[in-house]
Amino acid sequence: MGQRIVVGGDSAGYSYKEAIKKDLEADDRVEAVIDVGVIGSEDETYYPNVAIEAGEKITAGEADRALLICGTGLGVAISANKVKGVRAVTAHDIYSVQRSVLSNNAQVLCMGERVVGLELARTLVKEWVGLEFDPTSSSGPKVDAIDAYEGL
Ligand SMILES: O=C(CO)[C@H](O)COP(=O)(O)O
Repeated sequence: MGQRIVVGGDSAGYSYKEAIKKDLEADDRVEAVIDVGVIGSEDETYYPNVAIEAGEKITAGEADRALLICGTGLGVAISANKVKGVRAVTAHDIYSVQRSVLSNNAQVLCMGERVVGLELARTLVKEWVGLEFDPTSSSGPKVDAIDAYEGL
């Protein structure tokens, strides 16, 4: 079964969110793309509102992952991480993107439109979609320790 991926961000991330959303919609590995906004570059909804909504969709079981984009990728990560059970990272290089799933089982990837070039961001997301965490790997108990702290 394909992945259900939430996309979201603030006005500073709107143009990348739209471009990468199109990539995801055309990707056979993706079953559904759920856009939680913003709906335009003039939409000044704050990034925490969007990021928390995205995180809650994951913990509610309505989505598997989220891609969040703001100016830096930092505010959306901080906000999504406030949702219990969400592991959100900011990453703009291939090794970090790979390890965010393989080591950390992060469900949320955050990027900054003011930080990374569009083509690199698109390439990183393409790689990210194909990654899968192995809970039987040596990273499994480490991620379990995060869950334990949260009472999960
Ligand atoms: O990058 C952002 C938050 O981390 C956001 O896109 C812009 O936030 P601001 O610098 O507070 O306007």
